[in-house]
Amino acid sequence: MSKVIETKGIKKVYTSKGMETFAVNGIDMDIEEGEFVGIMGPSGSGKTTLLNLISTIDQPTEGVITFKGIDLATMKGKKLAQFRRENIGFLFQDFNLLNNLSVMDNIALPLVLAGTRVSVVKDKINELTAFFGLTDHLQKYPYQLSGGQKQRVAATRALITKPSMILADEPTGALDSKSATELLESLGKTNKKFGSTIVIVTHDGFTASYCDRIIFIQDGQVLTELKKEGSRKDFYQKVIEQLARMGGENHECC
Ligand SMILES: Nc1ncnc2c1ncn2[C@@H]1O[C@H](COP(=O)(O)OP(=O)(O)OP(=O)(O)O)[C@@H](O)[C@H]1O
Repeated sequence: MSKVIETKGIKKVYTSKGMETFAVNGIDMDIEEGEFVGIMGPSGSGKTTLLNLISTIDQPTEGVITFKGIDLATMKGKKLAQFRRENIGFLFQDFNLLNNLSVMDNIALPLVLAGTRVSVVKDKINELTAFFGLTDHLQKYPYQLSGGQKQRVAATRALITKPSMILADEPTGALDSKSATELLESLGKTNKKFGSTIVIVTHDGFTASYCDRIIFIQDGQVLTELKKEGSRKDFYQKVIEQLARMGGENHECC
């Protein structure tokens, strides 16, 4: 496997009213191609900041982040925006769908922005929407969908350009357990079938149990990590035990 992301000594310091907050405080971390990785840790431990640094939304105060060997700090402006469009798919807790566009148009948007031919757009949409169980909803608008369906539309949109990496911040945070399960199973299948690299920030042990590896962070630093070896249920138990050691949150089991 090759590395998609490598961080070396990254720090992110926020300064406000003379006070410094080390949101990320020296993280060395690798993410391999095709991995399904979770980032967990207590509230305020730096999870979202770390995800924003990896996604190039934010820049580290110190340290280096490479994407497939390229130092992200060397990319600026239009080049950075293009890099992000081509390589990263985003998934957010609140879906971020455009309410005045149909499901079809929401999903097509990244391809349209990239100037893809209409016939190619249609083929890609048909393939992925079938995969995410959305074929019957293409003409609907976001307000006509359940939360789970909205998040599957958002996931389809994130994957439509076949990005190198999907980054998701609390993607199941607004979903009931059935919808969360459907989304996680679809993401898991996507990870296996297309080899998509997926990185999820989550508080939730159930969501984390779908990952292959969890990186636990505390006070802006990597505390430990866990790799899935047995079943998902065994992994869930291990994740919950680790969260308990860290004084973290829980979720009713699988
Ligand atoms: N723009 C900012 N300015 C100042 N401080 C910030 C900023 N963004 C985050 N922080 C601080 O950095 C620390 C890490 O925040 P971050 O949002 O990354 O944590 P988190 O682990 O994602 O938390 P949560 O689980 O509650 O979302 C916190 O102490 C937070 O208050």
